[in-house]
Amino acid sequence: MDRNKKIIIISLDYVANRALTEQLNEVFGEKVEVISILLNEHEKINVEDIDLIVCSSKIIVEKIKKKINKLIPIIPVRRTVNLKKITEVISLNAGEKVLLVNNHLYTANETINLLKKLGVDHIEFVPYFPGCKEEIQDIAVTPGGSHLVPKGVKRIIDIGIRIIDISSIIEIFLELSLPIENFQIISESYSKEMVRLNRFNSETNKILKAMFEITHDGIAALDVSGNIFFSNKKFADFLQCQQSDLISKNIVEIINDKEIIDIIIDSKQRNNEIIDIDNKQFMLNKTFLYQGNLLKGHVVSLQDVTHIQNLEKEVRKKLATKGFVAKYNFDDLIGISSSLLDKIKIAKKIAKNDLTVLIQGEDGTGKEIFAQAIHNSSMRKNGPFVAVNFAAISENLMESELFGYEEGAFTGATKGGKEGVFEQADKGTIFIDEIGDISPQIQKRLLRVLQEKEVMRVGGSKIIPVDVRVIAATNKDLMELVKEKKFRKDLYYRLKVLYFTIPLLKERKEDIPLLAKYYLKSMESDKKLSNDVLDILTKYSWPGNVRELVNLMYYLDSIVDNQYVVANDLPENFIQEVYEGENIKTKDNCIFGTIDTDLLPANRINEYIKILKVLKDANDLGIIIGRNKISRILKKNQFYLSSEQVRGRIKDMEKAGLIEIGNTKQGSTISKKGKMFLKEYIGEYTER
Ligand SMILES: Nc1ncnc2c1ncn2[C@@H]1O[C@H](COP(=O)(O)OP(=O)(O)OP(=O)(O)O)[C@@H](O)[C@H]1O
Repeated sequence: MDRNKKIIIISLDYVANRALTEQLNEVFGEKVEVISILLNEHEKINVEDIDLIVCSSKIIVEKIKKKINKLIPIIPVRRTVNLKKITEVISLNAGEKVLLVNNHLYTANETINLLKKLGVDHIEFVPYFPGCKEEIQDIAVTPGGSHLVPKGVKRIIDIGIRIIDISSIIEIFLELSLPIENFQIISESYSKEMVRLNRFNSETNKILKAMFEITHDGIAALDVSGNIFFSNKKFADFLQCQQSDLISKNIVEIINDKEIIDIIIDSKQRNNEIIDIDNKQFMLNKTFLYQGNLLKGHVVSLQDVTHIQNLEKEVRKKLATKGFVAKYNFDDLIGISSSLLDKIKIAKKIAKNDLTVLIQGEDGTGKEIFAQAIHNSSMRKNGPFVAVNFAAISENLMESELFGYEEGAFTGATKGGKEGVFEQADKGTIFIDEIGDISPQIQKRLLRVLQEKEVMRVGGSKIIPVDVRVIAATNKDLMELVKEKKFRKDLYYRLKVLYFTIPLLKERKEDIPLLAKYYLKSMESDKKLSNDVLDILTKYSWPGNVRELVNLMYYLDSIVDNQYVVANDLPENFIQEVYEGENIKTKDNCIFGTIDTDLLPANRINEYIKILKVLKDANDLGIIIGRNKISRILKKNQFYLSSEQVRGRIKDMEKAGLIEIGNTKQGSTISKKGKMFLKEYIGEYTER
C-alpha cells in the first residue's frame, strides 16, 4: 500500500498560512499530510520524509532553499481570489478609486493584476501596504488584510485570503502523482463558482438592460471612432431605425448631419445641448467611457425636448392643484416707464442668483407679481412657489403655518402633524409678504431657518433640512423698524441680500394708459377709454397703485353701459381729486373737454360717436351717406338706432356744429369740429 504523501506549506504570515493549509487539506483530504510552517520561525527546516514544499509566493523560494539540507521539489503557488467574495467588488461604481491593501507592494500589485484578469477592470485600484504613503480613500479592498487597512477608510471589502490557483493545485497533483479522479472533484467546485459568478454578471446585465429600456432617454455607447456597440430601443426610435440595425454601425451611416456627428464623437463633454435631428429637437448629454486611463468611447443620451416640456407642464399642473405655482413671468409686467424697466432689469439678474431677496414697495405696486416672475426665471422654476402673507394670518397660527407642527403639539392639532410652508416650499421659493408685521418670536425662528437651512416643527424635536429660497416683501421702512427695535437687525441683514424698491404708480404715469388698456383687454371688455378719462387717470394719485387701477377697470367694465367710457363714468373721487380747483363741468353738465356741448346730452355720447365715425369713414372714401344708410351700417355692427333716431342725433350734432348738412339735403358730412370731437374721444387714445 502506498504511504500517504507529505507536503510542507510555507508562507510569511500566519493568517495566510492557516488559510492555505485549510485549502490544501480540503483539496487533498487524507491522501496528503500538510505541515504548516512560517518562514521566519525556522532557522532550518527539516524535510525528512517530505515529498514537496509548497510556498505561498515566488519571493520566498530562495530563502527556503537556504533553510533546507536536501534537494526536494519546491512549488511557489499561483494564487487567486476567492470568487465567492468578489461580487461585492464587482458592484462598486465604475471609476471608483479604491485602496488595495496587502502586506507588501509586490502582493498588492499581484492581487490588483489578478482582479483585473478576472474582469474587475472598472475600478481604479491604488496599491497600499503597511508603511506606504498613499492617500487614504473611502473604500479598501483586501485579501484577508483587514487589520492592515489604514484609519479613515469608511468601507472595507475583505475578499478573503487569496487561495491557491487551480493550475498550481494541478501542479501539486502531478508532482505527488495522485489519481486524476480527485482532480475532477476540485475542478467541479471551481467551475460551479465560475458559473455562479457569470450568472451574477448576466443577471446584473439583465437588470441594467431593463433599466435602459424603461427610460424615456435614448442611450447609446460608441467607441472613439463612432462605432455603436450599445443602443437602447428609444435611441433607435429617435433615429427612426431598428435597434438591431444600429449595433456595429458607425454613427456616420445613421446620421447625415456633420455638425451633429461632430457633437456626438468629439472629445468634448456635452451638457444639455439642444440639437435638431429630422426637424425634431433633442437635448443631448455626453460623457466618456474610460478603461483605466484609456479613452474607450462615449455614452450619449438624447431626450425628446417635447417630452421634457410636457413633463414640466405635468409637474406644474400638479403644483397648481396644490396652489403652489407662480403664474406670472417678466413678460406679464406691463409698463414702459424707465423706472419700472430698470427694476425689471435688476429683478432678472436677481432671478439668476439663489440668494435671499427683499422687495420694498407700497401696497399694490406689484411686489408679488415681481416675486413670481423671479421664481419662474430662476433655477427653482419647477419647484413650488408658496406665498404667505403675515398680515392675513393670526399670530397664533403663524408659527405653525410656517414651520408645521407635530401631532399633539396643541389642542386641535391634526393627527400625524402637519408640514409647514417651509417644508411645502422645499426646492422652491417662499414669498413672505408684509414681513415687517412679524412678531419677535417668529423673527427669531425665521432667522434660524435662514441661517441653518433647517426647520423644527412646533412641538417637535426632529430637524428637517429645507432647501428654500426666500423672497420677502414689505411696504414698511424696515430700517426704521430696526431703529425702533421692532425688527431684528440680524434678520434685516439676512433678508436684505438682494433688494429693490418698486416705484409708485403715480411716479410712472406713462404706464397708466398701457396698464388700463391691458387689463380691459384681459377682461375681454369692449370698453374704450376717452382721452378725457385717460387724462384724469394719469393725473390721479393712485394710493392703491396698480391694484387700484385693476379694480377700477373691473368697475368700469361692469358699471358703464356704453362702449366709450367718458369722464363722468368715473367714480366721483377721481374727478374731484384731479379737477379740484379747476373750473370743470362734472356729471350734470358732462365733460367734453374743449368742445362746448351743452347741446349734446351726455347719455347719448356713444350714439354721437358711432354716427360720427360712420360718417367720417364714408367721407374719407368720398361718399356722402344719409340716415337710412347710417342706420343700416350701425346695425351691421350690432349697434341699433332706427333711421328716425339717427335723424334726431344728426340734428343735435348739426346744432353743435359737428355735422354739416349738404345743400341737396341728400346726406351729411362731418365738420372740422366734428373730426376734432371724434379725435378727442376715440382717435388718439384707441390708436395709442
Ligand atoms: N407692472 C405690472 N403689470 C401688470 N400688472 C401688475 C403690475 N404691477 C402690479 N400688477 C397687478 O396689480 C395687482 C397687485 O399686484 P401685487 O399683488 O403683486 O402687489 P403687491 O405689491 O404684492 O401688493 P400688496 O403688498 O398689497 O400685497 C395684481 O393684480 C398684479 O397682477
